[in-house]
Amino acid sequence: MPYIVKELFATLQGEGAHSGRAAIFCRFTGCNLWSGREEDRHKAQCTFCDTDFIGTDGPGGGRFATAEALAAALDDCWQAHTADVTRRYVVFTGGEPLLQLDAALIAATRARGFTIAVETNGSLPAPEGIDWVCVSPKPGQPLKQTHGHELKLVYPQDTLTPEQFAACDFQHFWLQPMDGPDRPANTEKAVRYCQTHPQWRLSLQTHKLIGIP
Ligand SMILES: C[S@@+](CC[C@H](N)C(=O)[O-])C[C@H]1O[C@@H](n2cnc3c(N)ncnc32)[C@H](O)[C@@H]1O
Ligand SMILES: Nc1nc2[nH]cc(C(=O)O)c2c(=O)[nH]1
Ligand code: SF4
Ligand SMILES: [Mg+2]
Repeated sequence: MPYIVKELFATLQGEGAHSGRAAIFCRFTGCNLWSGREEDRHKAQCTFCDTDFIGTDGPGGGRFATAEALAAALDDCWQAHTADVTRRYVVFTGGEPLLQLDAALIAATRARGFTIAVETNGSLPAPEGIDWVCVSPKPGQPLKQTHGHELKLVYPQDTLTPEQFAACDFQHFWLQPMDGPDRPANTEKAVRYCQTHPQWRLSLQTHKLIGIP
């Protein structure tokens, strides 16, 4: 099965505990909670997505026939940006990366020296061998991945509250203000919640604030 990738690019991780860290982002095509088409958004399980994950037309995107071919592309992208090959870091995202990320790709990426992170909606169990698991729960699906390194809840949501996840097994608990027309008000609400519930910290999408991908 080929890996289908929307885009593959170098940037800084903009969110969560590794915010500011140099990373290659590998954005897989497709999601199990939305088709990605605007005309379907109102009937999707996840309705607030900020991302275009349709097709393979982004920078570095394409169909990769093997895990080794995709790992090589990640490595080339890393080495095009830095001579420091000791800190290779890849973030698999999407779309929903756990629809495609498998043992073969984890092994091929690790063989090239990458530390491996994933951004997932948590509706599918993560395979073994991922170094950093960020779960961002979405409505309409039971959470299958109830442990990991960080839980990042987009806030506020009608049906999901921080209280529902506060006892899950994560090292970090983040509220990330929902981007969209209400972002300023959502940010104020998130600030207020974090001030009154110090288990939770504020995650800003810093890449958007400074205009990098
Ligand atoms: C586009 S998703 C892809 C990964 C995976 N499907 C997921 O939902 O976690 C990447 C991150 O962006 C967050 N996100 C998506 N739409 C957002 C929005 N409108 N405002 C803030 N964060 C958002 C997600 O919750 C997730 O943490
Ligand atoms: N810079 C940057 N950081 C990110 N962290 C999570 C992202 C995502 O879309 O998964 C993302 C993204 O799209 N860009
Ligand atoms: S689950 Fe993630 S990729 Fe899928 S629609 Fe929601 S935010 Fe977007
Ligand atoms: Mg993003």
